Amino acid sequence: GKTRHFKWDVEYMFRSPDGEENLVMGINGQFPGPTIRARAGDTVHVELTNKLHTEGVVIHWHGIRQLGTPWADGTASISQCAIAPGETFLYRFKVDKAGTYFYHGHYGMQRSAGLYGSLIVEVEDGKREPFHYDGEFNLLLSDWWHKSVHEQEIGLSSLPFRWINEPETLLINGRGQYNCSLAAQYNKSAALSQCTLRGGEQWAPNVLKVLPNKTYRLRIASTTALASLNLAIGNHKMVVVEADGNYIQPFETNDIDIYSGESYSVIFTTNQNPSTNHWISIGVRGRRPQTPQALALLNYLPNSASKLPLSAPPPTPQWNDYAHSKSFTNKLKSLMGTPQPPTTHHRRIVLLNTQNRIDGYIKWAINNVSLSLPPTPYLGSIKHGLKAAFDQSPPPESFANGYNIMVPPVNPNTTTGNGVYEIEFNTTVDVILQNANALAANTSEIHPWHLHGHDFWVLGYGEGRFEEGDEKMFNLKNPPLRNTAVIFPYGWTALRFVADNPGVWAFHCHIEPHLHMGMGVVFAEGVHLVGDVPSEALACGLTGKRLASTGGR
Ligand SMILES: O=C1O[C@H]([C@@H](O)CO)C(O)=C1O
Repeated sequence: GKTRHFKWDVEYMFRSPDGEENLVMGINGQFPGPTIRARAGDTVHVELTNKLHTEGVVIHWHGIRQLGTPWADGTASISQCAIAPGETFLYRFKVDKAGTYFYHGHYGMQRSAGLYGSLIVEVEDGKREPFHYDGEFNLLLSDWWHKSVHEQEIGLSSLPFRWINEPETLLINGRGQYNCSLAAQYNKSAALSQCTLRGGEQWAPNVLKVLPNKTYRLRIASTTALASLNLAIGNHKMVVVEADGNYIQPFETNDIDIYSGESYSVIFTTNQNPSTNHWISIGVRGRRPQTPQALALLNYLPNSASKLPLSAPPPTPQWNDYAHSKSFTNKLKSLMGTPQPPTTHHRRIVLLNTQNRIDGYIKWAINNVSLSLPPTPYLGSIKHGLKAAFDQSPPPESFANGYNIMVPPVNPNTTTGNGVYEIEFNTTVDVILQNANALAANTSEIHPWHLHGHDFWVLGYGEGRFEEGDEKMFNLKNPPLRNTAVIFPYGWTALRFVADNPGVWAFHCHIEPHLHMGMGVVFAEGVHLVGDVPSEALACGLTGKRLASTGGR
């Protein structure tokens, strides 16, 4: 493979993602950041300079497993020290598997500030995808708040608690429209007025130019801070072919659900009325929406892009129609030829997800521990045996038998912790993610869980509490291989992975404020097998002191 070189400056910029000017975190003057395109087998070199004046920064390459390069995973406190203002860090890693990926900040809530972009890995030269298409488009989805990320962060850790609330705008490739709708005229009772745009604005919609009777691949990834989304193309069906960089047994659908941290490829054919354009719509699911749909235009050439489609944008399914979401999720099966899971596991970790309180502050906790990351990155502290760097008692393997997941926690008080699940190298681990009632009665939320350093097999979903014997429902034949999987309200999700990648890996809810409130755990495997970690990754905390005393070795 080739080596692809990039030199990036991360900085704040003035930008109008939705028509209102705000501070946005961008790269080389771009928002979203530049798209990386590479081929499977290539090595990506990103020389990242932190041009923020007073904040550290890191970038995580979401979905890239970092086989042999755990120090390049871009997770502050886990794989490296945050890059200090003015300093440069070299991310060097191999992209081994074709697919639709993205990258984003992984320090504090910098992803919410706009630090993200696309990473597309094409198949190796001479190889072909298991489906045909004439052209492709890429849509990176996000949500946007007018309140600064600093204010959001402080609100989450204040008394009284200040929730970030629902986003002002949904963005497609960093573009959305606030306070006006591109499609107001279809809905006479609409509260929003028709947008007036000239086309050159930073918030002008995406226009996908297509020819009639062709087949297109649409790559879709969601880096939302909060919103679960649903995407539909007016009058067109889609065939799902890829999820999180793994091929899916193709199936047809009118709309797709996409949770934060997930990516998909769908194929569609431009076989509809060629004398008109069509809408692509994105709307909120899983939380009572207060954010209008985001729209892009499917522009059938030679129609003008200013010609409005004949019909209104496709509606988003009801936010709480979980049957719809589950039906979509259950259709995802791996394409034949995808690696199958081992038939047995060595260890099962059951993770109860609850919303809790610590001294009145609202937190999320996993088996009653709310994650609070240490100042020394685990990769260095574990490799060098620096036991003072984090809690040495292992976090709980499960939760109390008598816990009733259907009601708010009887004793909501929890504690913070930063212990690690130490996993024996090359063993097979099952994780049962167990959802529960949050602090408010009759409330259980969706949480998309993302694993670093691995793909996992999604063995199954179930309602209520996971019981001994439920493993009989596991799909061991063609479970989808993914890096992100959702837990539905009051339900469980079962995952299996092989701990074959030496390193320290975050596993967490991909909702940015939830991770910030403690909703994650840390896995460590085969750290003794990790080779030299670049000293720039460890120049902080106790590993920084160690470097000073060993002369940098
Ligand atoms: O973490 C969250 O906090 C709020 C709410 O539970 C408390 O205001 C909310 O909707 C979340 O997802």
